[in-house]
Amino acid sequence: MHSFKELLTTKISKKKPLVLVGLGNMGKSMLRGWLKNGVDSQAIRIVTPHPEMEYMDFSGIPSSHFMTDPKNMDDNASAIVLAVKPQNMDIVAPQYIKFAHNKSIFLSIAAGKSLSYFENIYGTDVPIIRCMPNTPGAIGHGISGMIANEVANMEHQNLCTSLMSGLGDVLWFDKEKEDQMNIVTGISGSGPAFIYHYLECIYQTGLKNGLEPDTAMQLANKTVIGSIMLLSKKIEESGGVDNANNLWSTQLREQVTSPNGTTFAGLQKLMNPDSGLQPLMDETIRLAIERSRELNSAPQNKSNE
Ligand SMILES: NC(=O)C1=CN([C@@H]2O[C@H](COP(=O)(O)OP(=O)(O)OC[C@H]3O[C@@H](n4cnc5c(N)ncnc54)[C@H](O)[C@@H]3O)[C@@H](O)[C@H]2O)C=CC1
Ligand SMILES: O=C(O)[C@@H]1CCC=N1
Repeated sequence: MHSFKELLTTKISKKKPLVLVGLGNMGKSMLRGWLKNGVDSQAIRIVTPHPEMEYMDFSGIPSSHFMTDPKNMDDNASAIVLAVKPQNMDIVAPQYIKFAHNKSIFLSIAAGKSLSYFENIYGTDVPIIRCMPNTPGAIGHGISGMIANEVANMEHQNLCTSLMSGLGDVLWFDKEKEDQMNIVTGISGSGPAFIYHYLECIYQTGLKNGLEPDTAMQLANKTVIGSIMLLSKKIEESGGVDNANNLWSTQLREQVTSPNGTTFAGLQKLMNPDSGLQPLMDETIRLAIERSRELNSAPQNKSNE
């Protein structure tokens, strides 16, 4: 039985390379995670519209392994990782059909695009994994939701766990409950943006109340970062677990809240069940989930790329 990291060196080789399609924010994070976890830089192929600009950033990978399309690539890959925008998928995914004949694993990180979307392109007898990572994966603190189609066996799933573990934690979801991947997208995929917007808001409140921009920025940044680091330390001290019935975040909030003090005054608004943050987050995340569902069938290149 190989460890997850060992799989990256036993299953991926010059003869069975790993193909990355799309070298944007997420593609780059995954690539860095693979290299850090020991994937042979000679066993990676990258498809990107601008190879000449990008191979310089990854000096261990030969420039000839960067290409603009898969036409000249052998069809013997271990896995094809699709990291382009969902709106580009109708054009990009069919270009990789030749790898389906060799039963390479297809791993997609595109928001919304379902397992059956890819099965319609590659066939139902090809191992396909749908994954939703997030941007903290760039520093190994991400979390990825994953789901496999019927023919993706434990060996395929373990290799995909290894591929995504460079970005942080991996959570597998039941094949029967694929819609949960849309919920994952709304909560942890889009979630970092919602947290950063909270920071932007408290920064703006500081400005509106007359603080200098630099001061408002320091207060906002340090408050968010410090609070999360404190939470992280508490969870770490508890052996890496949080208690769903008595969350550390609840305990830490309560520690800040003196009886009838300033925090208590503010929380009257923030925790109002009808007009506070909970209904606002319910609605915010509902809209993200709905968009994820829509992206499954959205025509390519529509709208706001
Ligand atoms: N940004 C995020 O927070 C997350 C994004 N995702 C998903 O990851 C995927 C990529 O997102 P980002 O990295 O943020 O986008 P991005 O725009 O940074 O990267 C997409 C890359 O695809 C490249 N590309 C376009 N056409 C191509 C083609 N024919 N062949 C190869 N490459 C091509 C573009 O040059 C670009 O670098 C999307 O499907 C998105 O839904 C998933 C989780 C989180
Ligand atoms: O906004 C998006 O569509 C992507 C998916 C999750 C995070 N970013």
